[in-house]
Amino acid sequence: MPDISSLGYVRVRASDMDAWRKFAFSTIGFAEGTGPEAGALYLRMDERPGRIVILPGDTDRVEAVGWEVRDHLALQRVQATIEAAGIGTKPLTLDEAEARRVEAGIAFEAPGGTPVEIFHGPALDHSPIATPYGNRFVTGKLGAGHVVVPVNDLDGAYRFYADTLGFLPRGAFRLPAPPEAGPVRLRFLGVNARHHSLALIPSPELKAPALVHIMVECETLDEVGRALDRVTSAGYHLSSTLGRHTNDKMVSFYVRTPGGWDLEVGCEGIHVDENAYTAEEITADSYWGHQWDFG
Ligand SMILES: Cc1ccc(O)c(O)c1CC[C@@H]1C(=O)CC[C@]2(C)C(=O)CC[C@@H]12
Ligand SMILES: [Fe+2]
Repeated sequence: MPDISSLGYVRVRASDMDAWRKFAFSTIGFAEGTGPEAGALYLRMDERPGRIVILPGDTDRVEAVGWEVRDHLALQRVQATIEAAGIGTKPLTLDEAEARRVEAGIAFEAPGGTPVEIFHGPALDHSPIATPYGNRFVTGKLGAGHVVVPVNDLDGAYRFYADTLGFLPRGAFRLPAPPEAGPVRLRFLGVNARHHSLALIPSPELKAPALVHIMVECETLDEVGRALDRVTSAGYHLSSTLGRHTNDKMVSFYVRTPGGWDLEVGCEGIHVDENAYTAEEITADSYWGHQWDFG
């Protein structure tokens, strides 16, 4: 397995904090975590103070996708590898590390344009995880969930994550494209037993730093169904109806967040056994459902 062990956190800037508060806590059902940044919202899923952190700002954009490594030695190895690939990194200052509640980390811009951080030593919040609707999120060794980011140069971004950072290819999906464009692939990558922690979607128009979606996994289908009921009755835009994906076998729906990107809420994702896995190309995104409405 790669030095990167899981998706640790995602930090996003948001222009409408009130909308986010209502969406995150009253509709989806994250627990409210605590943290040192004034005006920020900490979306808590487990013993981490905030797996998703929403920071007040002028625009909606992703500020950092935070990947976790085991310890300081792993961080040093990863930093050296990134620098050797010709990409400059800078260490998080003590203040920055404290704000993230981690011991240490580095920040850099990944090929494709996503702001990335790599860190070790997250501090824990041991108070009960009181999610308002009883959601229990699947995290632990599998990490916070997955992120899908747009990249202008899919091959460059894919080579960086796979060859430099050691992400494991976990298959692809060919997007509809005119034949003269050649095959256009959405690529999935993993760092642990979660089928994918990252997906790269070629998109010339969606400019980084942007997010396509973040997926969070609940323990049961009933939690996903009840979240879907709340999303529907609160009138949020459903970017996709409920369906089951063909690669990670997850049952999920997608809802448009106040940030303009989607939150995928799922359950029943498979655990990949690396000893018996080869990267395959799926030819349909879902077995059933997932009617998309990009509106
Ligand atoms: C295919 C797939 C499997 C598992 C996932 O967690 C997952 O997000 C997806 C991608 C779903 C979907 C797609 O296949 C077509 C292109 C879509 C609509 C996007 O532009 C974002 C999500 C993508
Ligand atoms: Fe997804």
